[in-house]
Amino acid sequence: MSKKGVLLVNLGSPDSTDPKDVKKYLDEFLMDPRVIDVPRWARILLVRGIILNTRPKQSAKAYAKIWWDEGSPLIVLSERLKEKVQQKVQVPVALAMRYGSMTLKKGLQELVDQGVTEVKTIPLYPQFAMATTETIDVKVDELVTEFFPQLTITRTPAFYHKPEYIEVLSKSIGEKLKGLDYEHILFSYHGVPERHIRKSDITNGNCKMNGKCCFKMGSPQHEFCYRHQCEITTVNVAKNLGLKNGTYSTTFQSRLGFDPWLQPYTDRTIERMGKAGIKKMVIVTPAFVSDCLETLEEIAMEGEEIFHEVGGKEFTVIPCLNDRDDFAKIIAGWIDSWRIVTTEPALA
Ligand SMILES: C=CC1=C(C)c2cc3[nH]c(cc4nc(cc5[nH]c(cc1n2)c(C)c5CCC(=O)O)C(CCC(=O)O)=C4C)c(C)c3C=C
Ligand SMILES: [Fe+2]
Ligand SMILES: [Fe+2]
Repeated sequence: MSKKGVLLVNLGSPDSTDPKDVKKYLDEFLMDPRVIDVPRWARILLVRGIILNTRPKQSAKAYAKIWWDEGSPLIVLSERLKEKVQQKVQVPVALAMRYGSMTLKKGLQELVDQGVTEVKTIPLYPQFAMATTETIDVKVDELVTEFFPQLTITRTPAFYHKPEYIEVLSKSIGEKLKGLDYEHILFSYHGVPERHIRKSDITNGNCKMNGKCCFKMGSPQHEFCYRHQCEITTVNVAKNLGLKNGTYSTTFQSRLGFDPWLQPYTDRTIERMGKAGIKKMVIVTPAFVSDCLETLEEIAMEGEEIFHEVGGKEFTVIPCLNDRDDFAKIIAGWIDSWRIVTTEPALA
């Protein structure tokens, strides 16, 4: 008899804000060839020879500013979401992180210990990226081959275009906008190097990153184009909320290193808009399902500081979907559809 279970997966955080823990976490994260996608010898040189000499101390300070009594916001919020989803479905749900102590192996083992033989993995990323969805899928495959050959895995693709997701995201933004006087809404997504977009391009090199390809609507070639999926998330939410052209835009944050990353950059856009006279800005971060270092520190603290330095007055940050009931409900809906479609015998 087969038994189904679900593994929710998020990025992960260090065990604590101690620079030693941050270093260990960053080492695993940045040594992933789908995150820093250069030959292994170059990655070792770059990550262990350069980045890890200074970054852990800086990042530890940043983590200390946002850390909660219960631990990392990203982990705590993912756990709360998991609990809510579990309450709504009849199959076991486990939570794992791609990096850090809450490993994918432990998550799969937790399900196996409950007799599960068929696992649906749900990466908690609305948009596909090599550094997020793909690295989870690949790691799960490796673990199944090595440790869990009895398991059948069903992957969940990025859900940026699903109407129910757009509805919930729009609602979460709309609630904050109600009665708020603002001039511009920035949709800020985690950036990736442009090279990642070219590598995931399945159009035989058609994507020239020249602005023409990734913005086209409705083409299956964009199944793996992070840039397209971010732009379309913004367009769909703007449509849903009836935002007027010119009152919103898409930007990319958190760049690391010297290669060109997706543009426009969030920090420079905040600065430019503040200098151009925008006084009231709203910012939303739809690449993140859970609030984390990148939203609570980089946007809510650093972003606000940049805005105020150039004359901006009101900087409103919209929380991620986190453990909202309506978000847990749509995840539960995806789980139910999978459970029913693949369990119920077909009608004769
Ligand atoms: C080359 C480096 C990186 C790529 C590519 C990248 C892609 C990427 N990351 C997220 C989501 C998150 N990233 C977070 C932190 C973080 N990201 C990088 C680097 C890359 N990310 C670093 C070095 C860090 C650690 C913090 C720091 O030193 O700046 C987080 C927050 C984790 C937390 O504990 O709160 C998230 C979430 C996405 C969605 C993405 C590609 C689309
Ligand atoms: Fe990141
Ligand atoms: Fe493209």
